[in-house]
Amino acid sequence: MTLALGCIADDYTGASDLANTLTRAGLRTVQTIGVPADDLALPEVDAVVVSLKSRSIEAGLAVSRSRAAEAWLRGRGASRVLFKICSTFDSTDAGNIGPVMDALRADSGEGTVLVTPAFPETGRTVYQGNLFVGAVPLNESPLKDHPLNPMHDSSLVRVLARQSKTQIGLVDLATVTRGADAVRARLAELAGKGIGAAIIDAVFDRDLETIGLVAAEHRLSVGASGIGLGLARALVSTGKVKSAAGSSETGAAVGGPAACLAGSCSQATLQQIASAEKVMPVLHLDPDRILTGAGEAQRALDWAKPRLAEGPVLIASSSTPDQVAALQARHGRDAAGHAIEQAMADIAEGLVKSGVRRLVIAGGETSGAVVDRLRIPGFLVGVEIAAGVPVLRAVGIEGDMLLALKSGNFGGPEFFSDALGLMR
Ligand SMILES: Nc1ncnc2c1ncn2[C@@H]1O[C@H](COP(=O)(O)OP(=O)(O)O)[C@@H](O)[C@H]1O
Ligand SMILES: O=C(O)[C@@H](O)C(=O)COP(=O)(O)O
Repeated sequence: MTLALGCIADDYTGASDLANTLTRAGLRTVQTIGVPADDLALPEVDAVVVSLKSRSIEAGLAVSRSRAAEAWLRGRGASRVLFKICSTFDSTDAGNIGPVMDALRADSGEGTVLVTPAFPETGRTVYQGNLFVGAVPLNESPLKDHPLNPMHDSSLVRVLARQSKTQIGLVDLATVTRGADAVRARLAELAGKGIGAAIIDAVFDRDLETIGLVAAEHRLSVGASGIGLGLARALVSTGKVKSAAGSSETGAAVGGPAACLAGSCSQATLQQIASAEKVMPVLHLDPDRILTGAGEAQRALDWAKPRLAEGPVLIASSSTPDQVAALQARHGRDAAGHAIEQAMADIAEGLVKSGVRRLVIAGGETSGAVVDRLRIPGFLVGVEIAAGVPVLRAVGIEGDMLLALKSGNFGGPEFFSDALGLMR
């Protein structure tokens, strides 16, 4: 297998978002959980997305795990590697985007790395280096209240400069609009000044197509699904990959009980939970009981099991920003996040033991904890439920299982029933 594109994603929902984008753009794509074991049978593909849970861990660890993934991908012939980050640039001043980018840049000998989280389909655009989420700058968006990495600065040039050892430049929209040669010339200018990375503006998919043509000539790029779209379209339009559009996975129905778990506290997920209350039983976990070890996961399983035969259920830890802040003040941010993720993993494990084979999970870190606990080594990409969220079919486990890993911010108000409707 010679990969046309190797991808390293810093969380599992982000990886499925990217795998979805690449698949829809015509690349045969598989998502793996971590660096695949030698005995994992992978289909013949154009792209592999290695999913890491490295967004919120200590920077040194994120670097070493990303480098291991890069080495595996390069070993499978990937001359181009995309480091997939969140379209809302989720990170802290300590990392992990900058440190990982710096390390991969050193490994790949890249001059100036192209960086853009733009993903216009989901309302993420970048102008003059500032990230907009819908109509508002990042720092005014709901991301200002993220439980793990609240975002308070919309200038990505500044944000990345605080994380990286290299200087950060800008390729502005006017340059992108002039076409690929203008971008190449600007990058050469920045490289001449020793600037190691540049935020690139993009507002429309056509901007990402221009960026993709240039990125396809580079060994390393950093960004969200939008740059993945640009890269995939460039690989197809330049004949480096023969388009396999429309060939996403369409396996047999799985059936049986279905369940949803929500650990995201995003506004979108809170709204989706409220909508789900109208169509399925919903259990709101008590986060304090999780933190004090009061058997909350077992209580949730006792609640869910007798209901599964009747139809899907939803179990949520999600709270409003005020409640999240209060819980974190009592227990600490990382301790709260970790304990709730592990409780979600306990619940998922119990549900699967009770026969659940269709599982919808809201939240990136939450999905990471659950998928790790279920020991799923990889996924094939199925139909799209909402922008950035496909149905996934697990590979490398006994029996069939369908999952949807939803980024907290993605999906419409009826996401949970939309997903279950497509996960037969
Ligand atoms: N009620 C709560 N209070 C505090 N933190 C919570 C609560 N519920 C979930 N969390 C934590 O918030 C984080 C949400 O992150 P994540 O699952 O990645 O969602 P998103 O996709 O919205 O970023 C996780 O660490 C989760 O355990
Ligand atoms: O790029 C994106 O926005 C998503 O693919 C993503 O990374 C999601 O992260 P979470 O919101 O933490 O699930």
